[in-house]
Amino acid sequence: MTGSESGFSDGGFIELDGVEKVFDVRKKTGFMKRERRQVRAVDSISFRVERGEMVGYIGPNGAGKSTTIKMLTGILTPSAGRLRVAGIDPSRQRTRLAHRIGVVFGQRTTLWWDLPLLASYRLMHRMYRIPDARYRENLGRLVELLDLGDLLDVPVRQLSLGQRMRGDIVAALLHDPEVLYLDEPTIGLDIVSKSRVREFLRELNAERGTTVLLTTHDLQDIEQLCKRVMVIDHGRLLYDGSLTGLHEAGESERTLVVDLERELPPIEAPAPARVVRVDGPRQWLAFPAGESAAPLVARIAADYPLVDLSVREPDIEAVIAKMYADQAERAIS
Ligand SMILES: Nc1ncnc2c1ncn2[C@@H]1O[C@H](COP(=O)(O)OP(=O)(O)OP(=O)(O)O)[C@@H](O)[C@H]1O
Repeated sequence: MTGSESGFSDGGFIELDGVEKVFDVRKKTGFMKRERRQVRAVDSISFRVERGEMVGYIGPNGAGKSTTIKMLTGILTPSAGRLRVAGIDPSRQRTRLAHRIGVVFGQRTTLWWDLPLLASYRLMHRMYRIPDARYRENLGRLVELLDLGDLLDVPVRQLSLGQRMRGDIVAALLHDPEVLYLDEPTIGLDIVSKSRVREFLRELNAERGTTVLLTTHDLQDIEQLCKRVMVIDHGRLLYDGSLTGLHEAGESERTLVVDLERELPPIEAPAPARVVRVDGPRQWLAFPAGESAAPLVARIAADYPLVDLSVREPDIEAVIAKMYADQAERAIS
């Protein structure tokens, strides 16, 4: 094994240099008439992810996230640029890479729909040629951690979305991959299932040092799991840094929803926090997303008759739209 194949190469565990993916799309525009068009799904992207990092990869619909992940797994070949995972060129050595990566697509299952969970895992055992002892050990540990013990004999189609997602995560990790790609792992899950999946991913990363690349529309996934976030839009990398930095760049705001005992005039909050809406005893206060809600909550609790409160996260689309608006403004001025 060479230095670069071990994944400890100088450039990082996952490396992309000027990677592009252009799709040729043919559209029928009339009788015997077809129009050819090119879609630049990924446009000259470069980044590095070190071994053991947990990185969020976010962006609006159609931004190019899935296309990037498909290139990282070797399903798609880049149109240009250089791409390596653990020193391996994914599209040239897809089978070899498959033993070192795990993939979970939130919207699709890799399990066999009509088979009980355990039968799917047995098939994976054979497909990946996992040594028997390692398979048994991993299966036992993962099933316990993800609390799937009572569901192993249930056909996949009878599982709830949250159960199926946990089942898919086990399947992706049976062969001890060093890197895990997760495409929307918490989509459609209830709060309990979401926190269970997040807790598991944190433990996996801390205990096994598994490198994780996560795409999501849920900023709380990023907040709770990733120190680093990359934003992609129209195939280009728009931002690479901390979540706090992203909130600052997008000047995004969170909303504190406050239920008071009775209808009162707008709360006098310390700037820059301010009331943006009042409806009976309920008031909405916007405050910078990069800041903690704790001082604001403490102040309100001390001065007002508080019944309940909750915090709403900004959505990714709004943060990115603001970044674009700022860039456009800078370009004009
Ligand atoms: N096989 C394909 N052929 C043609 N165009 C494609 C193909 N796959 C993706 N695209 C286009 O490439 C662009 C990026 O798509 P991609 O699926 O990577 O986005 P995404 O960020 O994953 O979006 P979403 O969050 O909706 O899954 C889109 O314009 C999409 O229509």
